[in-house]
Amino acid sequence: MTPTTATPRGNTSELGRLLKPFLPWILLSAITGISAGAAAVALLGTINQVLNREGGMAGGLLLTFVGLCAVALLGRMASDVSTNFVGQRLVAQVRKSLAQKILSAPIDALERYRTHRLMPVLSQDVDMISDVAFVLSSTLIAFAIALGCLAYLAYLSLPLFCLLVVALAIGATIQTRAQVRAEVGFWKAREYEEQLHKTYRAISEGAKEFRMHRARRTRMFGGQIERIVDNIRTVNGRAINTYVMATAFGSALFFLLIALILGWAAFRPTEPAVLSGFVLVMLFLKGPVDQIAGALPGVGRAKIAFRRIADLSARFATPEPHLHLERASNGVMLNREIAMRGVRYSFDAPEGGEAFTLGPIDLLLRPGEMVFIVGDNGSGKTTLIKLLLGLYAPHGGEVLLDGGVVTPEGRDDYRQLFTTVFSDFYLFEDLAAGEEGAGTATLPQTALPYLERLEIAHKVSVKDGAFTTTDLSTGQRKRLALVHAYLEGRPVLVFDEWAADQDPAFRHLFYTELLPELRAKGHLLVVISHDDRYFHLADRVVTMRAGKIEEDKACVPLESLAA
Ligand SMILES: Nc1ncnc2c1ncn2[C@@H]1O[C@H](COP(=O)(O)OP(=O)(O)OP(=O)(O)O)[C@@H](O)[C@H]1O
Repeated sequence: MTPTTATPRGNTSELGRLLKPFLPWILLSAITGISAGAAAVALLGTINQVLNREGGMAGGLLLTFVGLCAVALLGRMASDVSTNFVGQRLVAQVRKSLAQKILSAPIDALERYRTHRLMPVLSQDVDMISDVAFVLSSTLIAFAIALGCLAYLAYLSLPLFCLLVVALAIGATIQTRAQVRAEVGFWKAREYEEQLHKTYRAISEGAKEFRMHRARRTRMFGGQIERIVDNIRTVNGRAINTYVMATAFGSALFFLLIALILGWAAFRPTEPAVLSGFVLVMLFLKGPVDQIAGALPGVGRAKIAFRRIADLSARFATPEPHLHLERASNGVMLNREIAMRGVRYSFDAPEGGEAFTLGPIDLLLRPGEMVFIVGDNGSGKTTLIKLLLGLYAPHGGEVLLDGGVVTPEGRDDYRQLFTTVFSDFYLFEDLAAGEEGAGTATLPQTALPYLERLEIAHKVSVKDGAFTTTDLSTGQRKRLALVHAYLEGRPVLVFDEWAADQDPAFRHLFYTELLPELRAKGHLLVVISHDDRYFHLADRVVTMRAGKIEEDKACVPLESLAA
């Protein structure tokens, strides 16, 4: 399992940072919660007073009782509302902050983290915090009531209170040990849940393959899913049992203590008001104490969830500089050339394997050129493209735009020069014509000719700025991705094996008509291709081998050869 980078101190400072904007609300919640707790304890005192005097509750005592009831009720309401306010906003802030961090994290950091680890944090862990935030207020009030009860008991009788403190210290020690043990279990279970998520992804994304392969299906269910689920059940079950046993012991301790107090009264004369007050408060105290004990498993799991969230935040703590979510492009233009000079990049070595290193790469690309990047599988074509696009920051060398180095600060603006269709592309349903969604009203008319040209107008149209469907064949989905590229109209178009899923007729159209048309409009085209039948159509063919450019050859047009 990958080690995590979050430390307890890191967690605390992260929590502090998150809670800082809500301090006034937290304070309000604490003050009103404590007031509600104090009022509840005073109510108990009043009841005890009434029980031990003649004439029941009347006059001033009745007014006090009503007043205390009002404080307890209003205090509780105010505390609940403000805790809920903080809880919901905190969760919303965590959600937004994580989404923002993921959107602005360097691509290689995201690729290393892996989706199956990301999703449980974004959904399960954040939900866990949300659940605990909901019960936090009542737990805090229970805590305030418990403290108030203790203070009242100390006021009633110091020796009996000392007896109670000893019992509470034993109970608290047992509960703390249970908490530590249970948290180890929850942490383990959380790790298993990550594995479970990975298998869930496999059975949803590999649904077809699993149906075609019985043995693999059996192995996946019996060997992995069942084992992981059972592990989670066992580990979580054990952790919760630890709590249950500690809580049961705590309950027993309570009644033992009441028996001890009553026994004490048999040996040492004790005032009836003290005795009844102690028993009354002790019985009442059991409620808040049970409530606190009941909230502990949730708190334990929320702590683990928080550690996971803090870990994710720490991993993506260094966003790409100047990656502005809200800002439009700075209007960067490509006038003369894009160059790569001595560019190098290395991946981390896979377990038991060798790290792949690309470069040093020297490459010059100009507007109006059609350049094919070719080479064996794994030779580094996609990695080269990611460096060209500014998705990876070079580990050595530099990328230059019109002679100026593309700096980390300018990289996001530089990227806005490109439209890409990767082999593992993501197809957006909504369309953005030109820059930053300009003129969505005219999209249907603008998109229609392209949809017709790409022979998918009979399947898809544009409504309210979005494609009417993306439930299409793989080749058709790639054609839709090309419509995006046309509509964006950016100066550089990069295609990673775009034609691989197209039928021969359309593939021919792509290489012989669509690409030359785009080139004629002045676009720079960078095309990763394995279609050697069409290599001669490129202006240049750059051949990659083992992470280096083996050959960068200008092609002579067939017409000129014929001439
Ligand atoms: N995220 C990654 N982490 C570690 N290694 C990687 C990563 N991505 C790619 N590699 C390694 O880099 C090498 C080059 O991969 P790349 O995708 O650039 O090859 P390619 O030439 O585009 O291959 P293909 O023709 O199969 O698409 C491969 O050996 C691959 O294992």
